[in-house]
Amino acid sequence: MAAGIERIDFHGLPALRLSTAADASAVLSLYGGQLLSWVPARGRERLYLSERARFGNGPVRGGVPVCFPQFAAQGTLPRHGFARTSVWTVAEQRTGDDFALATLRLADDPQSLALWPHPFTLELTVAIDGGRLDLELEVINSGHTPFAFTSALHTYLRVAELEECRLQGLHGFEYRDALGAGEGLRRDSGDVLLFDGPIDRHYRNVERPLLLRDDGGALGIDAEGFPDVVVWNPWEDGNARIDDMAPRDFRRMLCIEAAAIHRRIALDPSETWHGRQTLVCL
Ligand SMILES: O=P(O)(O)OC[C@H]1O[C@@H](O)[C@H](O)[C@@H](O)[C@@H]1O
Repeated sequence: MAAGIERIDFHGLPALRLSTAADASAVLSLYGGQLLSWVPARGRERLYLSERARFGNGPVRGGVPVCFPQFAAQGTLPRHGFARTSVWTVAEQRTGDDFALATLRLADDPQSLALWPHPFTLELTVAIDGGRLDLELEVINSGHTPFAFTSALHTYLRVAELEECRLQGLHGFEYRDALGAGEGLRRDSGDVLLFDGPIDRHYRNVERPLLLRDDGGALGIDAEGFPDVVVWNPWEDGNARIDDMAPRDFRRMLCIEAAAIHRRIALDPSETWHGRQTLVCL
């Protein structure tokens, strides 16, 4: 099969389907600039997408939402910012013998300026290549005054069974427990992170890569530019409060997010920032 990129309709959303000669594929929605599916060559679906997701009516539950210019409720903007509910445009698409790549773009408009008074350009580049996925976010300050932002690639990984998952690589790093009371920092002391209850940890200054093992094999998770890692799973009670997730779906998903949140990124006029997350099937 030849590599290709085609425009498709995905649950009513305009999207690009990327495919490579080796049969890796991905679906990238223009709504939210959100990757909604990634199937590596000879592999299975690696991203969780809720069967109860709402498409085009608020945030889409699953895939890789882009959080910008605000992470979660760390400010006065809508939760996780407005990029995940904005319509992006296609800036570039390219294929080669063994890869497919697409770049989506989002720029300020009257609605964004009403919420956040800063001209900006965002570019999200998604590239697939055999067993590898690269996501790169570029932020450009296209205005005349400085601005600062927080951001994350809020990656929802699909896992076979959450309690079989083992996450390595966070040992010794400090984190804020977003479920705990108070603002104190804790330090991860386990060799591996296991999942047997709700978790919402914001790790700081993590040197990667991380390694996630579950029944279905191992996934290497690397990043550049994003200093932080968010690990989130709502567990049973949290899941029950999320109306766009089926009741036991918390067992099928784990968010491991490349993030820049513990300190805001400041950009002067014309300055550019890049952050990248790479997933590799091992
Ligand atoms: O439901 P939302 O707005 O998509 O957020 C999902 C989760 O996103 C995570 O990044 C946060 O750490 C969690 O606290 C939050 O619940």
